[in-house]
Amino acid sequence: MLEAERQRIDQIDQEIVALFEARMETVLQVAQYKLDHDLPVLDASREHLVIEKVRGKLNNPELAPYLTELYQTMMAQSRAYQSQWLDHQK
Ligand SMILES: O=C(O)C(=O)C[C@]1(C(=O)O)C=C[C@@H](O)C=C1
Repeated sequence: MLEAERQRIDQIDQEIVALFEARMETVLQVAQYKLDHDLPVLDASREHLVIEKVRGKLNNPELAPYLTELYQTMMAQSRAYQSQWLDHQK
């Protein structure tokens, strides 16, 4: 029983990692645009919109606070990755 659930979690994690990599690759394309147009990495209004959108996609509203925290963390990591990449373009 536990073994089966953990196997399922491992499969889900594999999908999450692939999607995380795809998201972070796309974020670098955003960073390139920001570099070209002299825009700051942080766009607080966009972050609020992203969180609103993903919360709206939930089937289980109990998960909303957990999803919000996950996205706040993920976008903070996205900003850190963009900033590090931008530092290397100088
Ligand atoms: O959409 C952007 O402008 C991004 O840089 C992407 C992203 C995100 O990871 O979703 C990251 C930083 C911004 O503050 C807003 C959103």
